[in-house]
Amino acid sequence: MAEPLFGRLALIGIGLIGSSIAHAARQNGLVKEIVVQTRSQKTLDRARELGLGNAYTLDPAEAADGADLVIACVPVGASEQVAKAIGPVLKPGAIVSDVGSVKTSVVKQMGNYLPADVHFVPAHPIAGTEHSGPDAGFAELFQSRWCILTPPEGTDPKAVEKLAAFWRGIGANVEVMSAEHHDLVLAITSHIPHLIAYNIVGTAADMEESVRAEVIKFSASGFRDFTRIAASDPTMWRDIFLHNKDAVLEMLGRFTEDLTALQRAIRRGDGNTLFDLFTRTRAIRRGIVEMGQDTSEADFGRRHGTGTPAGE
Ligand SMILES: NC(=O)C1=CN([C@@H]2O[C@H](COP(=O)(O)OP(=O)(O)OC[C@H]3O[C@@H](n4cnc5c(N)ncnc54)[C@H](O)[C@@H]3O)[C@@H](O)[C@H]2O)C=CC1
Ligand SMILES: O=C(O)C(=O)Cc1ccc(O)cc1
Repeated sequence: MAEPLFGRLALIGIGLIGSSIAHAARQNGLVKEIVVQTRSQKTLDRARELGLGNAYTLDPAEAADGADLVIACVPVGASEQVAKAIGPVLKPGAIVSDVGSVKTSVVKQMGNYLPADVHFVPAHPIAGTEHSGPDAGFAELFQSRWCILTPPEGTDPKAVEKLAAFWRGIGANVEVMSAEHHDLVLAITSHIPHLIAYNIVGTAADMEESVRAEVIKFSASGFRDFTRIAASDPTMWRDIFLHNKDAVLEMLGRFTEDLTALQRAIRRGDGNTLFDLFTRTRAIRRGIVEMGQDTSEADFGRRHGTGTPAGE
């Protein structure tokens, strides 16, 4: 196995993403030791039982003290609190990163509290599930998935490359872009789809009891897919929408206009409009599958120890 890239890795927050990083970093020999921090004693005890780290603490400053790489793996709304706590103890030259699904807000929240002699390289692995907590993590989560780095202007390229090497070491493909661009792209590819899922499941849940029972009984795969997404962590997703407000509202505006056009086409019996759109979107799906970006069946196998989602 190659020399570890980092001495001490501090994971602040040990849910799905933190625990997956712990498993993957250890399995690939990327760090010498891992310090795990979380807020509750119960989660910390569970992390210890799972053997996720070499040391465990409830204090973020104690975890970050002496670390070469610190990764905040907390809901995006907790980023400022984490930076405030760890800022004063960070080792000169340390790399500080995160995994938040929103980047502009995280850069603003953390930037002011980090000393000038550390390297701040925000990151977002585009990989996850609807599950949360330390038991949900697994080493292969990032395999062949994208990890987007959004270093603020002027960040030392060597630090960016070192973090990129870490993510490549746990199986991800790395891309660098600005935080603003990231937030716009993710608003339409991830945040709005989750909002649609939460909304459609909420609409079904608000129907009168007799209909609701039928919805559950006869739920076709489309609705079932939405219920999986709508089971995602409420704290995490509340924070995403509150912290990517502008980009989400911009994309939601476009989405609503397009939905209204479809509504009109249905009312007018305009089959051509519907057929043309469905033909274009089918081509997009085929393009994604050809690029090897659709891993839904492989994901199912990884989570359930089987090869196929048949029968789910
Ligand atoms: N779940 C997913 O599919 C993905 C999540 N992300 C991002 O990763 C981050 C973590 O998400 P998950 O691991 O899924 O969440 P999770 O809910 O599984 O874990 C979050 C962890 O943060 C801790 N925590 C919460 N507030 C804290 C605070 N103020 N100080 C210290 N610890 C705190 C929790 O106790 C828990 O250990 C979020 O920012 C999310 O946007 C990124 C990619 C995928
Ligand atoms: O479970 C799913 O389908 C996801 O979309 C996972 C996910 C959630 C949040 C992210 O920022 C990235 C990936």
